[in-house]
Amino acid sequence: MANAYNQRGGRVAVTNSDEVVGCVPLPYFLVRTDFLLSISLLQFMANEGLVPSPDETLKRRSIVLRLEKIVQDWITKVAWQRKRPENGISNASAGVIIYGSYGLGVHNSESDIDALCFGPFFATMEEDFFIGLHNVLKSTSGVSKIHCVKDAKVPLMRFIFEGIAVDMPYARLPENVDMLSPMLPTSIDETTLKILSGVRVNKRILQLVPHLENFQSLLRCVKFWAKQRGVYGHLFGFLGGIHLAILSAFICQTSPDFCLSALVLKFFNTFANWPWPIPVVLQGNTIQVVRDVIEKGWMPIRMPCSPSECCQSNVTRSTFTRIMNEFLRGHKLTMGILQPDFEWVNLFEPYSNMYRQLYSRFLKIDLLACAKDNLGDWIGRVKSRFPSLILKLEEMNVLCDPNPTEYVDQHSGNVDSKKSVVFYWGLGTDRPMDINVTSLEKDFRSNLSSGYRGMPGKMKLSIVPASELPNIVQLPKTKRMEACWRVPEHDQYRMPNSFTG
Ligand SMILES: Nc1ncnc2c1ncn2[C@@H]1O[C@H](COP(=O)(O)OP(=O)(O)OP(=O)(O)O)[C@@H](O)[C@H]1O
Ligand SMILES: [Mg+2]
Ligand SMILES: [Mg+2]
Repeated sequence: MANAYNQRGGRVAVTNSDEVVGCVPLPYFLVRTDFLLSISLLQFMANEGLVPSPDETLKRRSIVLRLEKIVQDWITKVAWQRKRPENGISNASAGVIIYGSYGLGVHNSESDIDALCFGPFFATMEEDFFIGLHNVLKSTSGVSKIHCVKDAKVPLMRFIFEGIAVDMPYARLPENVDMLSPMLPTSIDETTLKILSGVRVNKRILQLVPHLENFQSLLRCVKFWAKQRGVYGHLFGFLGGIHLAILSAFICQTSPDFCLSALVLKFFNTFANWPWPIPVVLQGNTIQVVRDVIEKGWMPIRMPCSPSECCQSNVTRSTFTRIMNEFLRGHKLTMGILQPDFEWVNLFEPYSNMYRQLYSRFLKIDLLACAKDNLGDWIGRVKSRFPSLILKLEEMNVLCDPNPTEYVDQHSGNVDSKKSVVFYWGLGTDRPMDINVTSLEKDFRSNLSSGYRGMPGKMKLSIVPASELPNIVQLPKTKRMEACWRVPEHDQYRMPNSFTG
């Protein structure tokens, strides 16, 4: 039984390595766990506020309808400005396609809306989208904090619309294009293909999963688990929504007749025993699994459409170890699913409850934005470079636990979380005092400033004992966000999309 991962990211004890890829067969009595357990899990998720209310659903729909109208009006104006022939103006069409967690139907009230804007070739990204549409949105009532993220793999506009964060990339498309076609890569350029990849992956996942509702419930459940256990967040080297979506789809495909509780059990069983770095590939993918293919990266997860690349990943030795130990914990707990004392709440116990007891020393990352940086660009910038800080520590032979929890130092008098944020990362080393923090900080600082055009703020690194960690206040369910602490994935606006950052 594989039951632990050591600090080097290697398995301590492994058997079952010759089993079918990624799965130890479940004992028969566990294959179809109780239907009632599935109901109690659904109830638990509803109680946690993971399922959006009808009002929230209506609000999102109305935002999308408003966006549709805005981009349609915009493209008509662009066609006119570009002196298109008269019928070209009336026929000019643009629209939005929803993808990401909202497109998969697994969002909650804290999720952003990922909305691809598509338009004809004559509407350019640089001028018409980033200037023209930007100005339109800026003057739209309900839209605030709009900014352009141009230098990303998927360039986009990011804004708040009626209180909900929106990520909007733009793609210029030929007319009547079939976005799912395997031939698409031959008919459009590479950048557009990257921009379309989110939409294509979502659509393919929805086609491939045998039972949509089970898939959605499983994904909601594992996203919540990953957030609670501190292993959600691509920028921190952990798993993002897309990774968990493909892992969940894989489980649903391999066990099409399982009920929800059995799927959860299978999820942990499978990925706690997965022979990484063999990639996880959905059945029906354009490229079939080749067992011996060793992909680059610690935890490769292949996207289910052509070109069949792996999802971009920041998983490192440190975070691989953390994720694997969480898979193993989940596996151990869910194996007891039929025990009378089994309770779902234990699976989701917040990791932050015991974080300070796990390490003797922490890397403290103090961030302070300058007064004029109202959009929180500086803090977003630093977070987008966290993967390089984790790697730098690893080069120094230090494994770390990059806890995504953000602390706002209430004693500093600055409780504006856009201006001042502190992170504490557990350090897995016996000799934390040997870490050369000055050189670490210098290297990280030069990484931060290279190519940054925004207003730089302050960044300070130090090593502190556990006693310096602020007390975490566990908030009541109805009031999750408060100035004293929070988990940044919920603050979608400020965090540059991991994929785009
Ligand atoms: N690392 C990545 N590799 C490939 N595609 C990615 C990656 N990160 C994001 N994307 C694409 O962008 C989409 C939106 O990403 P986003 O960060 O909003 O996460 P999400 O899955 O919507 O979850 P959340 O509910 O946290 O917003 C994803 O569904 C995916 O298609
Ligand atoms: Mg999203
Ligand atoms: Mg997003």
